Amino acid sequence: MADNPSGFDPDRILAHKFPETTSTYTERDVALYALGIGACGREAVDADELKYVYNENGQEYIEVLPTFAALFIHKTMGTGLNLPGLSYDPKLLLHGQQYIELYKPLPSRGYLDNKISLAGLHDKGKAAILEIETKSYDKMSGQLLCMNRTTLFLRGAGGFSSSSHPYSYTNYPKNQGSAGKIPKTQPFMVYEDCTRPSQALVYRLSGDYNPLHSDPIVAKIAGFSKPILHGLCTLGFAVRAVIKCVCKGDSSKVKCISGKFLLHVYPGETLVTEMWLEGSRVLYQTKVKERNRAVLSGYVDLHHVASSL
Ligand SMILES: CCCCCCC[C@@H](O)CC(=O)SCCNC(=O)CCNC(=O)[C@H](O)C(C)(C)COP(=O)(O)OP(=O)(O)OC[C@H]1O[C@@H](n2cnc3c(N)ncnc32)[C@H](O)[C@@H]1OP(=O)(O)O
Repeated sequence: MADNPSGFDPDRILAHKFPETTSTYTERDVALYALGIGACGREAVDADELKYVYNENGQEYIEVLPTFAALFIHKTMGTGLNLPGLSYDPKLLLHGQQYIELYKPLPSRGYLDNKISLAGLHDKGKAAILEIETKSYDKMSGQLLCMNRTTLFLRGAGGFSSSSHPYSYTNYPKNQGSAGKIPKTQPFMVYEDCTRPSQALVYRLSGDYNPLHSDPIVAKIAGFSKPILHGLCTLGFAVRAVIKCVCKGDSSKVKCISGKFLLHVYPGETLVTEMWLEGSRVLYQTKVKERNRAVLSGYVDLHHVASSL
């Protein structure tokens, strides 16, 4: 491998200790997030989804979508990565994968302690892959609520290995979060949903202000014809489809979520999520209808599956 002239130093990156952080959210954040991922987008009073934005007894009783947990990294790190030894162009960063484990239903308002660590670092030649793990605890009870692993694909930042063997570090079980193979059989369920042209502009208000999703010039520099949708917004649409079709609207059934972003989505495109049931695991694949391209695939593990399915 070539010497790394960019100053990218994997040892310094791995040695970095992230400070513990606290973060808060309110019912307003929960409702805004739900709208940002298209809840009630088809029908304002959708019986399965109105509960994420409204409760007749007061906002404190609204429910929290499980993918809301993926936002906690923004509450603690913003949208930038400022690690000693890490050199990359933020305009070329893409969200590669997301893995979420949920241990308790999330309350409608939260005061959290977050412990952040580096879970992986890989040299893919044309890109570096960084995996960041966030464990979020309820500040009052000390209970662990959820764990997130955010995989970032840093285009142009690879080639930092000092030996001929590409650098690869992982500190979690290999099969955890790896995308399952999508079956060749007909899907068990299919759900179609339209994103709005303004989807990313609404979604960003949940904390990811990366200009890739709002600024046409930044999007062009990043290689796209116009601003693209946040990966976590697409994931939110997909998991909402699983909750609606397989969980019959009961989001508390969701235990674990894994998603790999295969291709960008433009706001305004139609998302078609196909689902296959394998025991208590739902394998899914989301396609953009207008381009007939798969943009996301992964799985959702459920606590149990309704016997009527
Ligand atoms: C703290 C701050 C937190 C902030 C986080 C928030 C950031 C957000 O604002 C940013 C976003 O939401 S970006 C939008 C969502 N993401 C996307 O649209 C990316 C879609 N995916 C792609 O374009 C390509 O898969 C692409 C480009 C990712 C890869 O495609 P290729 O370049 O063609 O790569 P390929 O040749 O197929 O593979 C090279 C090696 O990389 C691995 N890989 C591929 N796709 C990956 C992915 N999505 N995630 C992780 N790893 C991936 C491959 O396995 C391959 O490795 P190997 O050679 O070892 O098999």
